[in-house]
Amino acid sequence: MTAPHRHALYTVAQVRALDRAAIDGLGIPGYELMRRAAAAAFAALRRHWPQVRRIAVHCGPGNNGGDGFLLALQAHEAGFEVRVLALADASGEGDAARARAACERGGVAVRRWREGEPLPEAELHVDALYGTGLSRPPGAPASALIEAINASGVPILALDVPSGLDADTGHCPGVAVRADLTVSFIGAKRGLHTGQAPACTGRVELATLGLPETLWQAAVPDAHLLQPATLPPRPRDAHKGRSGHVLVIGGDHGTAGAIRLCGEAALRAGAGLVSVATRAGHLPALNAARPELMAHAADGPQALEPLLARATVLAVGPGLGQGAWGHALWLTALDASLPLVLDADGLNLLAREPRRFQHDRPVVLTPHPGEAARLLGCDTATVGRDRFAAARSLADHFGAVVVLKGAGSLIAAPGGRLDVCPWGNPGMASGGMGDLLTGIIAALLAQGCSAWQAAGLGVGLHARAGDRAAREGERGLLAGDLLAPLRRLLNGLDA
Ligand SMILES: NC(=O)C1=CN([C@@H]2O[C@H](COP(=O)(O)OP(=O)(O)OC[C@H]3O[C@@H](n4cnc5c(N)ncnc54)[C@H](OP(=O)(O)O)[C@@H]3O)[C@@H](O)[C@H]2O)[C@@H](O)CC1
Ligand SMILES: Nc1ncnc2c1ncn2[C@@H]1O[C@H](COP(=O)(O)OP(=O)(O)O)[C@@H](O)[C@H]1O
Ligand SMILES: [K+]
Repeated sequence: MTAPHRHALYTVAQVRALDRAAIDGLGIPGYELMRRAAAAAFAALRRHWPQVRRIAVHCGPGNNGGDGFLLALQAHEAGFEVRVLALADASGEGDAARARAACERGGVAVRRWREGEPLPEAELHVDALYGTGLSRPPGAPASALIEAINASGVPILALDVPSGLDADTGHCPGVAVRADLTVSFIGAKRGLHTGQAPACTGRVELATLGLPETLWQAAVPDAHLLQPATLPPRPRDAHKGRSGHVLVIGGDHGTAGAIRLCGEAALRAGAGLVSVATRAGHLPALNAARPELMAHAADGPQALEPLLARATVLAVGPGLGQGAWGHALWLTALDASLPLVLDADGLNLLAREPRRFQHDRPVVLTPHPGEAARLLGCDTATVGRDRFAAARSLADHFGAVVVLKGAGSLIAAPGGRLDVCPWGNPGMASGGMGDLLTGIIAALLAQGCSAWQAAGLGVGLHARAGDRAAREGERGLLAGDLLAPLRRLLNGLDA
């Protein structure tokens, strides 16, 4: 598969429109698409699990089930031992009914599955229950079947979408299949890469079913997958004044670690100079731990003024607190009209005192779902039900680039532009990871990136550094472990 649709992501409505365009515009019958989808998925099965010869295929009531019936037939014809379980009795017309009839005619027995029945012995399960047509949480008996498949202990191949996952949002309204591989058809669904999706999809492959490039050229993607990127090498005559001066503001009593990590990440991400404005009590420890950081006591806004005069970018929020001290620094920093990264309590204060940023001021907000909910005035579950809508709404509301963190972080700009980060891992769900990201994005702003570039490049470098560091194990991964791989990635020393 080649450009232009390689990194494009589509809503379910857009993918369904692409399906229709292939059928109506290109004159390829839906049944033929189904056959190609089944063939692509079966080829992937053989490629990933060359030893497997005995499979169970679980077919739902719609066209996703139709894909399953045709995969079962193709596997049977290739000499596999195939068991097919259907959620419904044969009925009606249409491509799925035709696929089921072809499957049975071809000699594959299709059995209606009823709750409580054991699953057939198989070396692999194929999930063809629901695809893009999921319209509600899977109820009985599908929910029990999904749980049995998940508990089987053998590999699971999902056709198009792991059943139970909303391919539009990455949210699971109920139980969902946890696949090892998802082979998705025609268009890459945006919801396969964020939120709960990474827990369900396993590896994701896209099969474009031999359709011509012109099909995608007519569709404007809803979003894009982030691509690996670095900064160009520094010019040979560089001096530190050319790489910007980040001022990190935060670290109330008891939270010195947050500013240290943020400041150190800004240094490792290439900022020319990094200052820290914090509580006086933190200075000795900061100076001892990282003398390259210029640590200053900031008892209040007056102490901040001379630092603001020298800084080119602000990183506000790590360990800031929401008390009088933090609030006073926050107000002064926001009024300084310098490029800004706002995180943690910087965001919680913004939720208390909302303001819209000037459109020409580069501002990046980096909320996790809890902070995003506070900013939107809703609960965290609402954010999780549609991360795309939450990120876009925040970007439009505040006039800033927004990074909605969590598995499959989203980067949204005012106006709707959106990228999805495909890297990162659960080892990164540990204290301090967000502080690191704030420092990285601030350093990239300081080196001349726009807010959009800094957010996307920063999220990508942070997540890829997390993946490098997690090679030593996800559990026990520390934020500080990302600094060495971050430096290598930033300099293009690791592909
Ligand atoms: N020709 C094409 O365009 C191509 C399509 N392709 C394939 O088709 C798939 C889309 O097919 P689809 O539209 O039939 O939807 P699908 O996902 O099978 O589900 C719909 C059925 O499930 C039911 N249902 C939904 N949720 C439910 C729940 N929670 N619990 C219980 N029932 C539930 C729903 O019932 P209803 O909501 O109508 O009551 C309906 O009966 C797509 O993902 C791809 O795999 C490929 O072959 C390539 C070419
Ligand atoms: N399961 C996960 N998969 C990918 N990235 C994750 C996962 N969990 C956390 N992260 C990333 O780790 C960082 C955590 O940031 P945050 O929630 O602010 O933590 P903290 O406040 O402890 O610094 C975010 O960049 C987030 O995207
Ligand atoms: K499926």
